[in-house]
Amino acid sequence: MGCSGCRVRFNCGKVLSKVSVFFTMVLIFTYFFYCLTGLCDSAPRTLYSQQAPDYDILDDPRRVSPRLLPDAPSHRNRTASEDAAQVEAPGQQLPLHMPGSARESAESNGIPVSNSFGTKRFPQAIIIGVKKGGTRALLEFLRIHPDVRAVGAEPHFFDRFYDKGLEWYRNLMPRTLDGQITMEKTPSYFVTKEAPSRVCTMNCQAKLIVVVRDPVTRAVSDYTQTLSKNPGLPSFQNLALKNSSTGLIDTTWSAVRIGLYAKHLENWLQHFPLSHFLFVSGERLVSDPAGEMGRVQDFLGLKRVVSDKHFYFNQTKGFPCLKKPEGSSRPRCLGKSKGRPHPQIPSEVLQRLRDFYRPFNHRFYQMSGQDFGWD
Ligand SMILES: Nc1ncnc2c1ncn2[C@@H]1O[C@H](COP(=O)(O)OS(=O)(=O)O)[C@@H](OP(=O)(O)O)[C@H]1O
Repeated sequence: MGCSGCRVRFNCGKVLSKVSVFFTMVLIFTYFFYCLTGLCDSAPRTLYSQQAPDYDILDDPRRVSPRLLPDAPSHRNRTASEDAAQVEAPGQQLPLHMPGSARESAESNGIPVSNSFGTKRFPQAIIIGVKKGGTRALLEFLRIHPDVRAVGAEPHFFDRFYDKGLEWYRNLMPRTLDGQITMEKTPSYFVTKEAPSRVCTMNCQAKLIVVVRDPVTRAVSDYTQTLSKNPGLPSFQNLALKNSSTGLIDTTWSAVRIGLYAKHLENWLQHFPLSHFLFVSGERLVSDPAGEMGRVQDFLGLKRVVSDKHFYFNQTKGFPCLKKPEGSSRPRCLGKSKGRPHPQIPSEVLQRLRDFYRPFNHRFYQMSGQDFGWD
C-alpha cells in the first residue's frame, strides 16, 4: 500500500518534469521562431516607433551621442534613458519596399516590422549645411519620399568622428534597396576645412545640398540657440562687434563666421565641381516648401512625390508643417527648438552686419549662380 503510494508520487514527479521540459522546449522554439522572423530585433524598436520623433533631440549633439545613432554598431550597456533618447527616423521602422497599405496595416495592428532587407550604403547625397539654415526641415520633408532613407540624428562623421573610420560611418546608415538614396545631414560639414576632402575620399560623386539663409538672421538664430542653453551669455552686439565704438565685426565669433558662405564654398570647390551642389533657399523652404522640394527632388533624380499636398501652414507655429510625416498618420510640426522667437537686436547692429555681409553675399551669388535676395 505504502509502496504503491510511493510509485504514484514517483510517476507524478516524472510526468511533472516531462511537462516542464516540454514547456521549456516550446518556449525555446517559440523564441527561435520569433528571432528567425526578425521580430527579436525590432521588439524594443516598436517603443520608439510609437513615440513622436523628437527633432530637437536629433539635432542636439549633446543629447545624441554617436552610440545612440540609429543602427550604431555598438548598443551595449545602454541605459533606459539613453534608449528613450534614441529616436529613430520614422521611415526606418518599416521596409520601404513594402506596399504602403501592407505597411500601414502592419503598423496599425501594432505588429513590429523589422527592416532587415537592403544594404547599408554610404550616402549618395548629404545635406552639408548650413547650421540654422533649415536643414532639419529639409531632411524631414525629404523623408516623406519613398526613395529616400536617412539617418535621423546628425552623424558628425566628417568633422568629429572621422577617426572612427568609414565602416563605422556606413554602419550608421539605414538599409536601402536598389534605387533608394541614402542621406544624412550634418550642417557643420560646410564650415569644416577637412570635410570636402574626406567626403571625396568616401564618394567623389556625392551630391551636396546646402540650405542657405540670410546670414544676419542665421547669426541671430545661432545666437538664440546658444542663449537658450546658456542664459548668462553676453548680448548679441557684444559678441558680434569687436568694440561698439569702431563697429568692427568680430569674424572670430562662429555665429558670424558661418555666414561667410562664399569663403566656405571656395573650400568645397577645391574638391567638388559646382554641378554637385544644390543651394536651397532657407527662406523659400518656409514660404514655398513644395516649390523648393521640387528643385531638391529634381537634383536628386527623384520622382516629384513630395508636393503641395504634404504641407499645411500652422498658424500657431508660424511655419509649414507636415500633414503626414513618414511612419505617422498625424500632422506634425518640427520641435520647439525650430522656429524659436529671436531676441530683439538693436537695428544699427543688424545694419552693421548687413553691410559687412553684402560683398560676401554678392560673391556667393556669383559663385552659386543664384541671387538669394538678402540685400
Ligand atoms: N517648417 C519649419 N518648421 C520649423 N522651422 C523651420 C521650418 N523650415 C525652416 N525652419 C527654420 O529652420 C531653422 C533651424 O535650422 P536647422 O534645422 O538647420 O537648425 S540646426 O542647425 O539643425 O540646429 C529654424 O530657425 P529659427 O527660426 O531661428 O529657430 C527655422 O527658422
